[in-house]
Amino acid sequence: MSERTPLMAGNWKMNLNHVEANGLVQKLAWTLKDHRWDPAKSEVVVLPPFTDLRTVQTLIEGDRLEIGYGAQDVSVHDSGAYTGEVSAEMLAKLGCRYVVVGHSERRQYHAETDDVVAAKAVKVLERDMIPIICVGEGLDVRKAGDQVAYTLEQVAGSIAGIGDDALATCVIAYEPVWAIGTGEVATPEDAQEVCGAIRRFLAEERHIELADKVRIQYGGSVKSGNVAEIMAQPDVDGCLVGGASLQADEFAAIARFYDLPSIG
Ligand SMILES: O=C(CO)COP(=O)(O)O
Repeated sequence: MSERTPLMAGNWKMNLNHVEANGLVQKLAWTLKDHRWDPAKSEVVVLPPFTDLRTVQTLIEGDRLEIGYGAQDVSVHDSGAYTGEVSAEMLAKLGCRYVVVGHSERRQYHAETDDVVAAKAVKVLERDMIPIICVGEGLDVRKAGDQVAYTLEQVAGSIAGIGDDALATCVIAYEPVWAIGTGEVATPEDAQEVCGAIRRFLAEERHIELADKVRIQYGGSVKSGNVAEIMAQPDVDGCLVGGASLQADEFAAIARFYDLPSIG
Protein backbone atom coordinates (compact mmCIF):
# COMPACT_ATOMS: atom_id res chain seq x y z
CA MET A 1 0.00 0.00 0.00
CA SER A 2 1.36 3.39 -0.86
CA GLU A 3 1.13 6.52 1.24
CA ARG A 4 -1.17 8.72 -0.77
CA THR A 5 -2.44 11.55 1.43
CA PRO A 6 -6.14 11.96 0.64
CA LEU A 7 -6.87 15.21 -1.20
CA MET A 8 -10.17 16.91 -0.40
CA ALA A 9 -10.57 19.79 -2.86
CA GLY A 10 -13.43 22.27 -3.00
CA ASN A 11 -14.26 23.47 -6.50
CA TRP A 12 -16.23 26.65 -5.92
CA LYS A 13 -17.03 26.97 -9.65
CA MET A 14 -18.42 30.45 -10.50
CA ASN A 15 -19.53 31.30 -6.98
CA LEU A 16 -18.51 33.81 -4.26
CA ASN A 17 -16.96 37.24 -4.68
CA HIS A 18 -13.70 38.05 -2.94
CA VAL A 19 -15.41 39.28 0.23
CA GLU A 20 -17.45 36.08 0.51
CA ALA A 21 -14.33 34.06 -0.29
CA ASN A 22 -12.56 35.65 2.66
CA GLY A 23 -15.46 34.74 4.96
CA LEU A 24 -15.64 31.14 3.77
CA VAL A 25 -11.91 30.44 4.12
CA GLN A 26 -11.85 32.00 7.59
CA LYS A 27 -14.84 29.96 8.73
CA LEU A 28 -13.37 26.81 7.19
CA ALA A 29 -10.09 27.34 9.05
CA TRP A 30 -11.85 27.88 12.41
CA THR A 31 -14.12 24.89 11.93
CA LEU A 32 -11.25 22.59 10.99
CA LYS A 33 -9.32 23.76 14.04
CA ASP A 34 -12.31 23.38 16.36
CA HIS A 35 -12.88 19.86 15.18
CA ARG A 36 -9.22 18.94 15.45
CA TRP A 37 -8.72 18.20 11.79
CA ASP A 38 -5.47 16.31 11.20
CA PRO A 39 -3.63 17.54 8.08
CA ALA A 40 -1.70 14.26 7.97
CA LYS A 41 -4.99 12.45 7.37
CA SER A 42 -6.39 14.74 4.66
CA GLU A 43 -5.05 17.61 2.58
CA VAL A 44 -7.61 20.40 2.24
CA VAL A 45 -7.63 22.65 -0.81
CA VAL A 46 -9.96 25.37 -2.10
CA LEU A 47 -10.32 26.21 -5.78
CA PRO A 48 -11.91 29.68 -6.03
CA PRO A 49 -12.62 31.71 -9.17
CA PHE A 50 -9.60 33.65 -10.52
CA THR A 51 -10.90 36.92 -9.05
CA ASP A 52 -10.71 35.53 -5.50
CA LEU A 53 -7.22 34.06 -5.68
CA ARG A 54 -5.32 37.10 -4.42
CA THR A 55 -7.64 37.43 -1.42
CA VAL A 56 -7.37 33.74 -0.59
CA GLN A 57 -3.60 33.87 -0.95
CA THR A 58 -3.32 36.86 1.41
CA LEU A 59 -5.47 35.18 4.04
CA ILE A 60 -3.86 31.74 3.86
CA GLU A 61 -0.30 33.05 3.78
CA GLY A 62 -0.94 35.82 6.32
CA ASP A 63 -2.53 33.51 8.88
CA ARG A 64 -0.31 30.55 7.94
CA LEU A 65 -3.36 28.37 7.42
CA GLU A 66 -2.77 24.75 6.49
CA ILE A 67 -5.23 25.01 3.61
CA GLY A 68 -4.00 24.81 0.04
CA TYR A 69 -5.50 26.67 -2.89
CA GLY A 70 -5.52 26.64 -6.63
CA ALA A 71 -7.39 27.58 -9.79
CA GLN A 72 -10.17 26.04 -11.84
CA ASP A 73 -8.62 26.43 -15.29
CA VAL A 74 -5.58 27.79 -17.14
CA SER A 75 -4.66 28.91 -20.64
CA VAL A 76 -2.74 26.67 -23.05
CA HIS A 77 -0.77 29.80 -24.01
CA ASP A 78 2.12 31.41 -22.15
CA SER A 79 1.29 35.08 -22.81
CA GLY A 80 0.10 37.46 -25.49
CA ALA A 81 -3.10 38.42 -27.28
CA TYR A 82 -5.51 35.95 -25.67
CA THR A 83 -8.22 38.13 -24.19
CA GLY A 84 -9.74 36.73 -21.03
CA GLU A 85 -7.15 34.01 -20.55
CA VAL A 86 -4.98 33.44 -17.47
CA SER A 87 -1.56 31.80 -17.81
CA ALA A 88 0.11 29.13 -15.68
CA GLU A 89 2.86 31.63 -14.84
CA MET A 90 0.29 34.06 -13.43
CA LEU A 91 -1.24 31.33 -11.28
CA ALA A 92 2.15 30.15 -10.04
CA LYS A 93 2.98 33.75 -9.09
CA LEU A 94 -0.17 33.83 -6.95
CA GLY A 95 1.08 30.79 -5.05
CA CYS A 96 -1.38 28.31 -6.51
CA ARG A 97 -0.47 24.70 -5.84
CA TYR A 98 -3.22 23.03 -7.88
CA VAL A 99 -4.98 23.78 -11.16
CA VAL A 100 -8.04 21.91 -12.40
CA VAL A 101 -7.86 21.00 -16.09
CA GLY A 102 -10.54 19.40 -18.24
CA HIS A 103 -13.46 19.77 -15.88
CA SER A 104 -16.55 18.37 -17.60
CA GLU A 105 -18.09 21.86 -17.60
CA ARG A 106 -15.08 23.11 -19.61
CA ARG A 107 -15.28 20.11 -21.91
CA GLN A 108 -19.03 20.61 -22.38
CA TYR A 109 -19.44 24.41 -22.60
CA HIS A 110 -16.05 25.30 -24.04
CA ALA A 111 -15.52 22.27 -26.27
CA GLU A 112 -12.23 21.35 -24.64
CA THR A 113 -10.79 18.18 -26.14
CA ASP A 114 -8.37 15.72 -24.55
CA ASP A 115 -5.58 17.39 -26.56
CA VAL A 116 -6.36 20.78 -25.02
CA VAL A 117 -6.61 19.25 -21.55
CA ALA A 118 -3.22 17.53 -21.98
CA ALA A 119 -1.64 20.79 -23.19
CA LYS A 120 -3.03 22.63 -20.14
CA ALA A 121 -1.73 19.93 -17.79
CA VAL A 122 1.74 20.29 -19.31
CA LYS A 123 1.65 24.07 -18.77
CA VAL A 124 0.69 23.58 -15.12
CA LEU A 125 3.51 21.07 -14.58
CA GLU A 126 6.05 23.35 -16.25
CA ARG A 127 5.33 25.89 -13.48
CA ASP A 128 5.73 23.28 -10.72
CA MET A 129 2.03 23.17 -9.92
CA ILE A 130 -0.14 20.06 -9.81
CA PRO A 131 -2.87 19.53 -12.39
CA ILE A 132 -6.12 17.93 -11.27
CA ILE A 133 -7.03 16.23 -14.54
CA CYS A 134 -10.78 15.60 -14.76
CA VAL A 135 -12.38 12.72 -16.63
CA GLY A 136 -15.75 10.96 -16.52
CA GLU A 137 -18.62 9.70 -18.60
CA GLY A 138 -22.04 11.13 -19.35
CA LEU A 139 -25.35 9.41 -18.67
CA ASP A 140 -25.66 7.82 -22.13
CA VAL A 141 -22.26 6.15 -21.79
CA ARG A 142 -23.09 4.95 -18.28
CA LYS A 143 -26.44 3.53 -19.44
CA ALA A 144 -24.63 1.62 -22.20
CA GLY A 145 -22.23 0.22 -19.56
CA ASP A 146 -19.21 1.71 -21.34
CA GLN A 147 -17.96 3.92 -18.47
CA VAL A 148 -14.61 2.20 -17.99
CA ALA A 149 -13.57 2.14 -21.67
CA TYR A 150 -14.79 5.72 -22.21
CA THR A 151 -13.03 7.13 -19.16
CA LEU A 152 -9.76 5.31 -19.86
CA GLU A 153 -9.73 6.76 -23.37
CA GLN A 154 -10.13 10.23 -21.85
CA VAL A 155 -7.30 9.51 -19.41
CA ALA A 156 -5.02 8.33 -22.22
CA GLY A 157 -5.69 11.48 -24.25
CA SER A 158 -5.47 13.85 -21.29
CA ILE A 159 -2.06 12.60 -20.05
CA ALA A 160 -0.46 12.34 -23.49
CA GLY A 161 2.92 14.05 -23.49
CA ILE A 162 3.32 14.03 -19.70
CA GLY A 163 6.51 12.22 -18.66
CA ASP A 164 6.44 9.55 -15.97
CA ASP A 165 8.03 11.61 -13.20
CA ALA A 166 5.65 14.50 -13.78
CA LEU A 167 2.64 12.20 -14.08
CA ALA A 168 3.42 10.64 -10.70
CA THR A 169 2.72 14.05 -9.09
CA CYS A 170 -0.61 14.57 -10.88
CA VAL A 171 -4.11 14.10 -9.55
CA ILE A 172 -6.78 12.46 -11.70
CA ALA A 173 -10.39 13.24 -10.77
CA TYR A 174 -13.06 10.80 -11.87
CA GLU A 175 -16.27 12.79 -12.06
CA PRO A 176 -19.17 11.00 -13.76
CA VAL A 177 -21.07 13.85 -15.42
CA TRP A 178 -24.47 12.44 -14.44
CA ALA A 179 -23.51 12.71 -10.76
CA ILE A 180 -22.37 16.36 -10.86
CA GLY A 181 -24.73 18.79 -9.15
CA THR A 182 -27.61 16.33 -9.50
CA GLY A 183 -27.65 14.90 -5.98
CA GLU A 184 -27.23 11.53 -7.68
CA VAL A 185 -24.03 10.16 -6.23
CA ALA A 186 -22.26 7.18 -7.73
CA THR A 187 -22.27 4.18 -5.41
CA PRO A 188 -18.93 3.50 -3.70
CA GLU A 189 -18.66 0.43 -5.96
CA ASP A 190 -19.23 2.60 -9.08
CA ALA A 191 -16.48 4.96 -7.94
CA GLN A 192 -14.10 2.10 -7.17
CA GLU A 193 -14.79 0.37 -10.49
CA VAL A 194 -13.55 3.32 -12.53
CA CYS A 195 -10.87 4.61 -10.12
CA GLY A 196 -9.44 1.09 -9.88
CA ALA A 197 -9.48 0.77 -13.67
CA ILE A 198 -7.61 4.08 -13.99
CA ARG A 199 -4.88 2.86 -11.63
CA ARG A 200 -4.52 -0.47 -13.46
CA PHE A 201 -4.35 1.44 -16.75
CA LEU A 202 -1.54 3.66 -15.41
CA ALA A 203 0.32 0.56 -14.20
CA GLU A 204 0.00 -1.11 -17.59
CA GLU A 205 0.67 1.94 -19.77
CA ARG A 206 3.45 3.39 -17.60
CA HIS A 207 4.59 1.47 -14.55
CA ILE A 208 3.33 0.17 -11.27
CA GLU A 209 5.31 2.53 -9.02
CA LEU A 210 3.87 5.50 -10.88
CA ALA A 211 0.34 4.10 -10.65
CA ASP A 212 0.81 3.66 -6.93
CA LYS A 213 1.74 7.33 -6.48
CA VAL A 214 -0.97 9.07 -8.54
CA ARG A 215 -3.86 10.30 -6.44
CA ILE A 216 -7.27 9.52 -7.92
CA GLN A 217 -10.26 11.50 -6.68
CA TYR A 218 -13.97 10.90 -7.02
CA GLY A 219 -16.28 13.85 -7.67
CA GLY A 220 -20.05 14.18 -8.01
CA SER A 221 -22.54 15.08 -5.25
CA VAL A 222 -20.08 14.32 -2.43
CA LYS A 223 -21.43 15.29 1.01
CA SER A 224 -20.60 14.54 4.63
CA GLY A 225 -23.28 11.82 4.53
CA ASN A 226 -21.66 9.80 1.74
CA VAL A 227 -17.97 10.68 1.86
CA ALA A 228 -16.87 8.00 4.34
CA GLU A 229 -18.14 5.12 2.19
CA ILE A 230 -16.58 6.59 -0.93
CA MET A 231 -13.24 7.16 0.81
CA ALA A 232 -13.29 3.59 2.10
CA GLN A 233 -12.65 2.37 -1.46
CA PRO A 234 -9.04 1.31 -2.02
CA ASP A 235 -8.44 3.36 -5.17
CA VAL A 236 -10.22 6.55 -4.12
CA ASP A 237 -7.65 8.99 -2.72
CA GLY A 238 -9.80 12.03 -2.24
CA CYS A 239 -12.83 13.94 -3.46
CA LEU A 240 -13.43 16.90 -5.74
CA VAL A 241 -16.38 18.62 -4.12
CA GLY A 242 -18.62 21.21 -5.77
CA GLY A 243 -21.76 22.48 -4.02
CA ALA A 244 -20.90 21.13 -0.57
CA SER A 245 -17.57 22.99 -0.55
CA LEU A 246 -19.42 26.33 -0.39
CA GLN A 247 -20.52 25.61 3.19
CA ALA A 248 -17.69 25.69 5.71
CA ASP A 249 -19.29 23.23 8.18
CA GLU A 250 -20.10 20.73 5.49
CA PHE A 251 -16.72 20.92 3.78
CA ALA A 252 -14.92 20.68 7.13
CA ALA A 253 -16.93 17.53 7.89
CA ILE A 254 -15.98 16.12 4.48
CA ALA A 255 -12.32 16.89 5.19
CA ARG A 256 -12.66 14.89 8.41
CA PHE A 257 -14.15 11.88 6.59
CA TYR A 258 -11.84 9.61 8.59
CA ASP A 259 -13.82 10.37 11.77
CA LEU A 260 -17.25 9.93 10.20
CA PRO A 261 -19.14 6.67 10.53
CA SER A 262 -19.31 4.78 7.25
CA ILE A 263 -22.90 3.65 6.98
CA GLY A 264 -24.31 1.23 4.47
O1 LIG B 1 -18.11 19.08 -10.43
C1 LIG B 1 -17.88 18.82 -9.26
C2 LIG B 1 -16.59 19.18 -8.64
O2 LIG B 1 -15.65 19.55 -9.60
C3 LIG B 1 -18.89 18.15 -8.41
O3 LIG B 1 -19.90 19.05 -8.14
P1 LIG B 1 -21.01 18.69 -7.03
O4 LIG B 1 -20.27 18.23 -5.81
O5 LIG B 1 -21.78 19.96 -6.83
O6 LIG B 1 -21.83 17.56 -7.61
